[in-house]
Amino acid sequence: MPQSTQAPPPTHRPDASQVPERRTPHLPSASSELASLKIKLHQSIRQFPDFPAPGILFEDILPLFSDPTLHEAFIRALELHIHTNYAEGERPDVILGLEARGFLFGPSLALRLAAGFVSVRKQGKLPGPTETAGYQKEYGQDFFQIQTDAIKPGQKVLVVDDIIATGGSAAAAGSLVKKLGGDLLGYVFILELDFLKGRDELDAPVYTLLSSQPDGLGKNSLEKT
Ligand SMILES: O=P(O)(O)OC[C@H]1O[C@H](OP(=O)(O)OP(=O)(O)O)[C@H](O)[C@@H]1O
Ligand SMILES: Nc1ncnc2[nH]cnc12
Repeated sequence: MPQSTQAPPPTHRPDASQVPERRTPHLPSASSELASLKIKLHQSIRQFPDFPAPGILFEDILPLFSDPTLHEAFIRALELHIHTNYAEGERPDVILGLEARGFLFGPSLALRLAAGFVSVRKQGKLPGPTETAGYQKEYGQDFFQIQTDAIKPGQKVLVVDDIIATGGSAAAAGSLVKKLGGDLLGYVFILELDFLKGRDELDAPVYTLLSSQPDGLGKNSLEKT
């Protein structure tokens, strides 16, 4: 191939005084990212007055899972929370999800953390030997069960659920972890109904992404038809 005989283009050497200052692109910090995620999460949660019983303002977290971008950001926020708050070697071996809404994100979080996922179910759903704990929740009472071999003594366990209201459900799950000899690391919730002071019922650290809707019966509130 003949070599090009064309002269190379002149090197452009601009006058240094005229070069605009090069700026580092603005990268949002993890905390500002989390703050904007929290706003979006709040906006996605809907409220239904008088469901499932008169006087209960039901917080519907399901729409957050129908938007894949929000869903991904939510799981990422929980993963970041674990990585920044628990040193390596102190992280959960087991994510314990509470039926039913703890099942929506427990398994995804467990995979991200290379942890196992274990289910706590309502009474009568699990085969084989089980442990049982009864509890009172915001709108009724129930029983939780866990399979006796689901947690090995000494395993570090993080309990996850969508909402903490009175704390009854979470406290019952924590008691099951202890019955099986697990090391209860703490609790993670999407939303806390803080006026019910449910966290006072729990004897391990509690992390919630969001607290009660700031606007009460606000724009996300759907009137009963
Ligand atoms: O703090 P508490 O007063 O105990 O209330 C919180 C619990 O109530 C809801 O579950 P629910 O039993 O209604 O069942 P579901 O997830 O199966 O719909 C919620 O998902 C929590 O598990
Ligand atoms: N107000 C509420 N909304 C949704 N889930 C709940 N679980 C307990 N109280 C609740």
